[in-house]
Amino acid sequence: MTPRKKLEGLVAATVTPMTPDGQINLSVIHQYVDYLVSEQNVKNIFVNGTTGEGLSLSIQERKQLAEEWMCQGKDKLDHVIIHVGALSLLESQELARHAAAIDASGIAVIAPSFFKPRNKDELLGFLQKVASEAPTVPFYYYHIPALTGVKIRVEELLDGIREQIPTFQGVKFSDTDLLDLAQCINKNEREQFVFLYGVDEQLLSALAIGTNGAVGSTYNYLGRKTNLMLQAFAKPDLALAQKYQFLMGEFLSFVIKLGFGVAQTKAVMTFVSGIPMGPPRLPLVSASEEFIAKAKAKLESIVWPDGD
Ligand SMILES: CC(=O)N[C@@H]([C@@H](O)[C@H](O)[C@H](O)CO)[C@@H](O)CC(=O)C(=O)O
Repeated sequence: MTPRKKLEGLVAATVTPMTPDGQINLSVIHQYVDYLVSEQNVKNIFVNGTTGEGLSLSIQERKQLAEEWMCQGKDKLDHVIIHVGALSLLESQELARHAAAIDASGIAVIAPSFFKPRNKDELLGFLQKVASEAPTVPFYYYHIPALTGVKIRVEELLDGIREQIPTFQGVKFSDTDLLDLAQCINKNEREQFVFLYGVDEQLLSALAIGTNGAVGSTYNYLGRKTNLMLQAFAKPDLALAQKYQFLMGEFLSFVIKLGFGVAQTKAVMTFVSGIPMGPPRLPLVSASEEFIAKAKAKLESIVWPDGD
């Protein structure tokens, strides 16, 4: 995947396709890549993260998925970021070495969330031990405090981080604390780091603060629309950008009220793309037929500014 251009724009947090009996389904990844590129205009992916149920997969499955995405994405995708975080440092290191061996364009690590780091130094200690196993691969910290319970501010973490992690490249910032994000971007004067926002329904606010792009689940099926929002923002046509954000928000607030998570994302992606994404893995359970019918009707009822 070399040479590497700077990561910016949209990154789809991929779901992990599964067969009806719950095995990973590598056979549809080829189709999935083509769909993202040609139908959604999205050429960056984030594999084995939250949406990909990374922490519910075995190490072997995570390696197989990473390999398949790399193989099918060759010459089609710009960036394949592999999430290698795990509760066990040794497993995380093993995944980091594997990602390096298959030439992934980046690795990301979530904070361990059973025994949690209590402060910046403990978190950095863990991240450093993983990053150093892949010494030529750009490293991203994956900040998602609502799921990990690790609330160490990113602004604090960034201080001197390159001295400990020379490959540190940026943050996947999946939090609503825009003050923390703003302080990070304000400190990033030389623009050596990238900040990718991860709360899709608030992306426009993060763009105004100066984020470089976004990683999220909705870019699997609303990537084309969100790209139009990014273009409107860059133009600048704020009214048009707001229109896109409001419409995405209308869909998301509707499904969030029904109960929305990874299982529902898999269902939405299945009916929008036509690619069978299969069920989630326990403890997640499949979206109900009622959810699917309502979500589909809602999405179809939205009239987008581009006339779709
Ligand atoms: C908690 C969660 O799943 N957040 C999603 C969002 O894309 C989220 O689905 C979206 O904003 C809708 O709420 C991403 O931040 C997760 C993500 O990028 C990942 O799968 O690693």
